Amino acid sequence: MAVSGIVPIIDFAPFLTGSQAEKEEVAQELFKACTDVGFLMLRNIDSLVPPSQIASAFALTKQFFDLPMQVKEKLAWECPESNRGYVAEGRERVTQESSKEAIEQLRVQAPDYKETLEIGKDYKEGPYDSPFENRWPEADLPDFKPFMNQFFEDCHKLHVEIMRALALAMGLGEGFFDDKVDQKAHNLRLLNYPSIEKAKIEGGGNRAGSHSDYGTVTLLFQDSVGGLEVQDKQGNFVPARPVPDTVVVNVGDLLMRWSNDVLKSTIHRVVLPADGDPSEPMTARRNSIAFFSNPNLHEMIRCLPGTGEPKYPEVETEAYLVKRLSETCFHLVRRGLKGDCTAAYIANKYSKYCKQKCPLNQTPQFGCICRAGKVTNVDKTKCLTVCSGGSYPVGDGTCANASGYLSAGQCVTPAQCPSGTWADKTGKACSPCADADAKSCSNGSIGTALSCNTKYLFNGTCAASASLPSGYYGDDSTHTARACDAGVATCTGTGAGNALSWQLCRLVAMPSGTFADKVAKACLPCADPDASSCTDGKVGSALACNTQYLSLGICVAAADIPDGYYPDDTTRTAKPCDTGVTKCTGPGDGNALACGSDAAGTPYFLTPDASCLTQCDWGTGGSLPSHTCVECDSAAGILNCDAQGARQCGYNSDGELTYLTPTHACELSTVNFPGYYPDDTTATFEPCDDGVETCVGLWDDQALSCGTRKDGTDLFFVASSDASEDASLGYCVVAADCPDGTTADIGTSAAGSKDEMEQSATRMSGYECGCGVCRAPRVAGWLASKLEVVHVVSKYPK
Ligand SMILES: O=C(O)CCC(=O)C(=O)O
Ligand SMILES: [Fe+2]
Repeated sequence: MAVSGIVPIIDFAPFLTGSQAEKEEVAQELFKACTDVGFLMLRNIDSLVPPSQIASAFALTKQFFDLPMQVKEKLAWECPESNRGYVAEGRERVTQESSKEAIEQLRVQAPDYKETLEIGKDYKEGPYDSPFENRWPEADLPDFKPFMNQFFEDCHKLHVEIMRALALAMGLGEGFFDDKVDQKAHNLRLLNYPSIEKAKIEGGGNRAGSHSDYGTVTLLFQDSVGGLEVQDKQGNFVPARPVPDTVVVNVGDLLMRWSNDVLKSTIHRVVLPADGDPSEPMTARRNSIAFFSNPNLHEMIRCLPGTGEPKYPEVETEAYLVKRLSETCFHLVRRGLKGDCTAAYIANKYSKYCKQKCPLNQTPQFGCICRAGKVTNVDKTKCLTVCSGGSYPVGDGTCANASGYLSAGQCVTPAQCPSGTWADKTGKACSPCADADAKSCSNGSIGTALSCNTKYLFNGTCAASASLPSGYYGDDSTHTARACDAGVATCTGTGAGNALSWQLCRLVAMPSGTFADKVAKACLPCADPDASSCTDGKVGSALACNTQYLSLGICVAAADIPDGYYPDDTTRTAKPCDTGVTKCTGPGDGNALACGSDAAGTPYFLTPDASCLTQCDWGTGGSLPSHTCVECDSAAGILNCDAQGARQCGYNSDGELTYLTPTHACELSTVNFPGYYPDDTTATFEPCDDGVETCVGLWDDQALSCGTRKDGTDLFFVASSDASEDASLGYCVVAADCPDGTTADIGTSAAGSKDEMEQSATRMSGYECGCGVCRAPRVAGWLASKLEVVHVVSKYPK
């Protein structure tokens, strides 16, 4: 096998296009070179990276580095985090020193040996991609960017095939690395080693110091000048002279670690070529192009299967690369994925970089944060003492641009100020309207509402519909107060059917205790101080009372309510007592204080349980004029009584039966009531038959004397024919029925008047009566002989 120094040269074509056996053979060669030397040169890669492309890449590389320094410096590399842009290595070293003298000394000792342009993946596919942009000389070399991006892609493809060959050789399966290297976290480096005086670098100066590469594999395209040296196992640097149409491939540290040291990452350097013209005072210019391939940044690098006992703990690609970068570039360190910084560096809240110490105005607290009293600038990259550049503090320690108005920590246009706020130009904020219901307002004062949410806009305030002045109504579609039609006090809208009341008062609402005076067009006070409303200003016109009771248009205290009325607390009115009740504390039974008569004159009587009844309870009787139920005089034999007196008689306190008299008393049977007889069954003096003047009962032969019937017919006494009967007893007949042998003797039938006597005489003249004597009644004598006359003493209650 051909070699360049110790570097084997391998034909890659059989791997790309050959049989499986050929593939495996090439893979083994590749694997062996990587395990032995860590370096190899690949030939026949044309299908992936055509020679014409390589030539163009070199031509553009030269063109780039030939650009004026001002142009290149504008594309300057800024930090390892981005790792993109133009690097003038010597310059960078100088800038790392702090003192002026040290910078000057280094400039003399270590002039620029090389310059590079670092290029990363130029587009973003996912969150894993670097946020940094490539720095392209677009204005000066328009073709440069598209070409290099294509070259980047070509190199990526070649690197994938190399990884496949290694995977195949290691028994991992050809596609093992495919999804572990597909995010193209690679770095394409164009190198220029300018032509310089040899004398300047005599004494050990290198174009690139000895080092190993960090990633998986490096693809190195070198021109014909040479200078690359690879360290052998004894530690000697062996030139790897350029071989036309080949690409140098060397294993990086990460692949060595991944392979558990099976594959070797070999130290190399670039020196002045050994075989140049020694008489030439200047070194030749050299260009090379390195493609540093890396695993995906979040790929965990743990020793590959079949590589023995792990020598290293697993590590994430990004963390590993960051660490390697931080070892060489001390001043800025990319923060790890979790926002951590490597030891001795501090995360900075306001920048993507880790710092050795917190900058001015910042203080370390789980990273650098703004000191108390400082503010963060608009871009959130710096801590400032005051907001600058027309920005203003927004309250949370940050500054916001003054072009907008602050609303909930955001800058908005005045139109975007939220409901209930207004764009305050002075405070540069959407400030709350004074009116809580205002949707918008012109400033923060009361009375500046421009629109309302739920209430109605009236003169710059949002008023509830009940608070709108007389003559206005709340329009729900616009939430504004609108005028009712002329003369309408309250309305639900304009037009017919929407008026609720007519305007009488000019006041907002009719105040309590006033009446609408149509003449004065004013609400004037009621005369009655307790009236809540009244019909006019005169006494007696109250319609309702506040604390007292309305009685006939006057508000009176409960004690002053007239008889026959009671105070009703619900309506604050004096209400009439029930029928027959002249004084009461309320309606219904139990509330009567005094009784009277109803409209028809029927008396009512106050019962002991405060009711007014027309009929008192048994044993009591209504008494006038007191209209009370009083106990009947049971001692006098009165069992029940009423206003007129006794109604039912019984035994008196002497044990004698008494009889109800026509005069409503209870009397003994001996008391004489002409026309009545004492009836034992009813304990009542019952009336004799019609026309019977006196009697002892209603049966035949119980008459004592006769008189005139109600219809005017005279009756004549006929003595009883029954010998066993008392001779004074008999019966009464009309004249025509006088028994034979008797005549109707009118003179005995009635005392009569002169006229009556004449009439009787006239009547008699027509009779030829054969009766005996129709005798004159003998009542007085009969009673006197039979009964003991007693004085009748009224015992009715007064
Ligand atoms: O320029 C070269 O030939 C080698 C450069 C190199 O090894 C590197 O940049 O890592
Ligand atoms: Fe290198």
